[in-house]
Amino acid sequence: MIQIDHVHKQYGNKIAVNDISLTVPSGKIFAFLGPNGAGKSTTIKMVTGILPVDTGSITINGKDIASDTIAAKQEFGYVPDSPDLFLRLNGLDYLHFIGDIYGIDRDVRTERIEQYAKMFSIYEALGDQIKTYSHGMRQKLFITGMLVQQPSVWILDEPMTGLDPKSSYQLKELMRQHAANGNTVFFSSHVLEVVEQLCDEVAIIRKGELLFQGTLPKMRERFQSDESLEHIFLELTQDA
Ligand SMILES: Nc1ncnc2c1ncn2[C@@H]1O[C@H](COP(=O)(O)OP(=O)(O)OP(=O)(O)O)[C@@H](O)[C@H]1O
Repeated sequence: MIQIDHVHKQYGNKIAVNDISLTVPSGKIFAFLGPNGAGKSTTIKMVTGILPVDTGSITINGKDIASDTIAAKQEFGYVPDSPDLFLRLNGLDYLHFIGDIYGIDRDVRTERIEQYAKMFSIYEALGDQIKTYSHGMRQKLFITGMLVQQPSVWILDEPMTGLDPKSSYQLKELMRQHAANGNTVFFSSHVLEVVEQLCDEVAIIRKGELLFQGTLPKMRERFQSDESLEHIFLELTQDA
């Protein structure tokens, strides 16, 4: 479970996230939606401890990301929207690096690397430097890293962007299984069809303000609409 409590963040005078509170429960796939510049990545970066909050607090499975950082970081895996990191490592070294950091037994990790790198069709490329990978391959490598780690909480920033249809399907299946096993899946997306098919709950953010959190049926009830998520989303997020 992720608990975001009255979190506020400014870049200079610009308010990126304005006093938002959000609960991402276990056992659910939870989508974080909003137009460009709404504050999704800033929120995710605060949840993952990359950016400090100005005020408020965030816990992951009860562990505070600011005061109990290492314990909180053990609880989640993160796939960033621009996985342009560790470019000089080759894919295999990166996966072993993840295995080392999270203390994954060597035999277990070798098995997981083989299983998931093959599933995402990057196994043959693991000997190449990450800088030679396409955006989609980098994303698949980071997803594989998360699957080597096998944390209970998954945090994915725009995970479907850049994935081919087969990989996107595989990832969605894994997200479903992970949530069905009682774990937490929190992802941001612009692809509303995916959200509509996949998620149990959504939160919608616009200009740093949280507009809604709840299930899709609850959203339809609240906004008294039988329209698609896309229609409600566009209505909600259009400039006043
Ligand atoms: N490093 C930064 N310095 C100054 N302003 C920033 C910085 N990062 C983000 N912002 C601003 O904060 C606001 C929220 O940005 P953020 O990247 O969190 O939005 P987002 O919802 O993830 O957008 P997108 O869907 O386009 O990725 C935007 O107005 C953005 O211009």
